[in-house]
Amino acid sequence: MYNAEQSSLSRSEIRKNIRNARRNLSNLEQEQAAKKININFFQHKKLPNNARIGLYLSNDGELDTSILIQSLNKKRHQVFLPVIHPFNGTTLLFQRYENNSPMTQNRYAILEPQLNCSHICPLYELDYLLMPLVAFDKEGNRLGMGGGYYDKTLARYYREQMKKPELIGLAHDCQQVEKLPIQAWDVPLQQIITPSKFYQW
Ligand SMILES: Nc1nc2c(c(=O)[nH]1)N(C=O)[C@@H](CNc1ccc(C(=O)N[C@@H](CCC(=O)O)C(=O)O)cc1)CN2
Ligand SMILES: Nc1ncnc2c1ncn2[C@@H]1O[C@H](COP(=O)(O)OP(=O)(O)OP(=O)(O)O)[C@@H](O)[C@H]1O
Repeated sequence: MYNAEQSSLSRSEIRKNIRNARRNLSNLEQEQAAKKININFFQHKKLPNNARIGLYLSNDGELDTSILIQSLNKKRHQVFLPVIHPFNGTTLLFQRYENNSPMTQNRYAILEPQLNCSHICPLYELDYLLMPLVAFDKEGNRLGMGGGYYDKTLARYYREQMKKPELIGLAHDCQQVEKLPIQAWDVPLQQIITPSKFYQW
């Protein structure tokens, strides 16, 4: 766990430190983490047939989701990836992703499916949303990349206490901190899966 005096660090300092830590993981560590998260996920989550799962394509040292995505596809579940909303530019849409989906780079050079409205799934029709994060704490609070995309996308979900999707964070173990300084709009996670642990609140 990150050791410095977390409570005295600002959100942006924590973001910088943990982004560095995860970028410094070796290729081998990333590969092993990707395999372990795949095993850990199916050990703890019993999915209904043809489940709909929001995921992400890894960037900036994030936990590599490629093996998990392949497994989900093989098991005939449906994977959806975030697309930055073309009009408001501040929230995310979730679009179906298959092996042959046409992709394009978003403004952060992260690959996302080329917008096709007929392949978009409304948030509340996803069964699970597996979210990227920069840091998480012992209470399930999440710190992201700082764009506020997930928080804004989930604001209504949180306000109206929707039952779906289940919010699950994916992270390396080194992304855990003691306590995050939280903001009013932060949507806490219900579960976090790391290569070695399963947390639930
Ligand atoms: N893999 C992945 N996809 C995702 C997210 C994510 O966290 N991870 N997002 C989660 O929200 C959204 C994109 N959010 C992002 C926000 C900031 C930066 C980023 O790299 N910022 C740079 C400065 C970029 C610039 O302005 O040119 C930086 O802080 O260094 C990247 C993605 C949607 N897709
Ligand atoms: N529900 C919301 N309504 C309005 N503004 C919001 C909301 N959620 C977040 N924001 C704005 O987004 C900005 C970034 O928020 P924050 O630092 O919490 O992002 P993050 O959780 O790290 O990023 P992300 O969710 O993209 O991974 C904040 O400055 C805040 O003003």
